[in-house]
Amino acid sequence: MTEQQVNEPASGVPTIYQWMGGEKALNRLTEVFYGHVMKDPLLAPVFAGMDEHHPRHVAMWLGEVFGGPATYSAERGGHPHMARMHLGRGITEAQRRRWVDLLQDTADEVGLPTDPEFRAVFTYYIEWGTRMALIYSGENPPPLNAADVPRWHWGQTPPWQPNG
Ligand code: HEM
Repeated sequence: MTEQQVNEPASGVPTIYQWMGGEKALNRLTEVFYGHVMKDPLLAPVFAGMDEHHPRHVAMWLGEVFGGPATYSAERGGHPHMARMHLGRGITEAQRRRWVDLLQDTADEVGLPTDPEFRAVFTYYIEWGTRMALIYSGENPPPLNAADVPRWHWGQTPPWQPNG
């Protein structure tokens, strides 16, 4: 499946993945982000046993969510594997919020686009995704195979492009 076949409306509007800089930008985002996570007093204990490839795996996941290639589904076991990785971790609301704040700060730091449309849709997914991670990490998680990898679209806020 090519990038073009995934999540790109016929109008030629770029995918969120393309707009944010694709694989290179996502890898940079997660590399820098987990560097901060490992130094954060609230989050470091949660990630103490983190796989060294974790940043790349999360970049892969985010790429698929934002309309890039479905590599996470093909190579990492898709939604069931991602959800399983959060089981039993008992993530607290304070930890979730810190994860969100650090990721948003890192988005600025690595220079992700700052246009309102992109940041709105980015924040929409991150807010939802972290709340889902918390639910999976708690008591009575939903079934692991209840959903596929979600696919995020621009929704109400497609990117503004001159002459678009
Ligand atoms: C949008 C929100 C989130 C996304 C997209 C996400 C994504 C992922 C993915 C894809 C994995 C599995 C990586 C693999 O294939 O091995 C994973 C594992 C993990 N996640 Fe999340 N996650 C989110 C939120 C959180 C939050 C809020 C926490 C805790 C505060 C958390 C803690 C962890 C931990 C500890 C692991 C296991 C890491 C390892 O040992 O390698 N996640 N996450």
